[in-house]
Amino acid sequence: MTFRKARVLIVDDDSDVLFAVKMLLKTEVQEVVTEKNPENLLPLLSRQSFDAIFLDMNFKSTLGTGNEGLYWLGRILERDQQATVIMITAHGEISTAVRSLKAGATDFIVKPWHNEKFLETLNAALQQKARKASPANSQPKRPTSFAADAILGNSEPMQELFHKIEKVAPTEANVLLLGENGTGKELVAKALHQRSFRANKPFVTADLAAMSEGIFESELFGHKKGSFTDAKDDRIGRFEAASTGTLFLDEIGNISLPQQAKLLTALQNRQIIPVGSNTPVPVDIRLISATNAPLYELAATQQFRKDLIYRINTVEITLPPLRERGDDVLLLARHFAALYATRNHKPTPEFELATLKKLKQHSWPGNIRELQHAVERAVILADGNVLRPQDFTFSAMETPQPAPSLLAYPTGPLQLQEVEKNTILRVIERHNGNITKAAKELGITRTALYRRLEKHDL
Ligand SMILES: Nc1ncnc2c1ncn2[C@@H]1O[C@H](COP(=O)(O)OP(=O)(O)OP(=O)(O)O)[C@@H](O)[C@H]1O
Repeated sequence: MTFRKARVLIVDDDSDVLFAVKMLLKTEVQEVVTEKNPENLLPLLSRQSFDAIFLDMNFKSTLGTGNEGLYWLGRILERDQQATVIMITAHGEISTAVRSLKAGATDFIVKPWHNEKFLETLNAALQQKARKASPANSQPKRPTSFAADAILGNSEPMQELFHKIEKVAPTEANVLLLGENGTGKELVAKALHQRSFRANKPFVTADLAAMSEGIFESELFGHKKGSFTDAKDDRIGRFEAASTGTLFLDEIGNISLPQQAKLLTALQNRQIIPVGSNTPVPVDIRLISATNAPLYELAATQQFRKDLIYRINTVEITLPPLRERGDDVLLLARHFAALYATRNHKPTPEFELATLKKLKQHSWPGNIRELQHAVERAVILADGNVLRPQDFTFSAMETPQPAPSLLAYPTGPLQLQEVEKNTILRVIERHNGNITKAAKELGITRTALYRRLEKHDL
């Protein structure tokens, strides 16, 4: 991309800025488009493509929280992860601007600027874009984030994961994601889709653990009106909804053998038959499945069909648990601290050294989801602007210790809340932290279990 041929978009609610940039670039680049209202940004991008986008950090027209720029940056990168976005920022906003770099912006420029500096920034961004477009010329890099900041990680296992995603995403291979609860399987599934040739087509998730035997077929394959009592209308299932795009089957290790047989038939034939219909419907899906269940052990004991495994695991990706990701714990903790501080209208907190040590020493059986909740809780409850070790309390579930026996309880005052809490702890422990299995045994959905974990501060 040469400078002269560049098409540049400037989004800022300050007309003076727009006018000045237009005057400056008019004779330098092929096209300059200015836009005052960020709400028009996405429609504009769907009509026209730009080599670089200058985006204001803070639009006066909206809430003025300083995060509007970050929000619009996210929306742009959701559409096109390769977009070159340069944030326009004021002096007081530098820390937010730095965050925008982590979130995927290419660079930022501080207002007011010298014209030379502006042109230099644009030139550097265009060159970076050109380098990215020709991988042969690019230097190997070590990203701390991937797929528009959604997947953070700097550790060796994460670098390997990013590498795999890059390789596998733009293929049609069925991918099986393995890993403990909360390691980011769903995020990886989305990243694979976003980087695939199907990126502009639907990404449809089906949480198989949440589907009882009764609704499994109709949820996945759809149904015809009147085919069962509640079938008031024809309804398409997840397979059809995902056709031409990606279908993400979450918790695939949790389905029964009859469900496995139905799934296998649909995948083999590349067509589904809606409940109550005789007519097969062809579907064109790319399949991504995920599970935290030991699929191969289940197959060895005939609880999971081997032929279904072969169908879904053209490529297998195992996500590392957080305890094996070294300093990523701290990277993620800082990320979540900034996120939840912003969300709760608080300044971004610092971490005491002892806190960082405590976070690194913890084993994080619930992985990133557990860290996320722990940091959110700490940010909300902390007294000052520094997170101290005591702001992080790890519950019995997270720090292995003998679970109190339920039978011992009647000797003291019997509190219903405590009984519930201890039952949950015991069941989760029995399943080695596997939330899906624990929820199943408790007879509640995973979401309901997570809600109770929150309620009991676990
Ligand atoms: N590398 C990461 N960087 C930032 N956030 C992450 C990362 N990995 C996971 N998360 C966050 O952690 C939470 C759990 O991730 P996700 O739901 O993808 O995990 P999962 O492996 O699918 O969990 P489960 O097996 O319980 O369904 C989400 O809120 C997600 O955004």
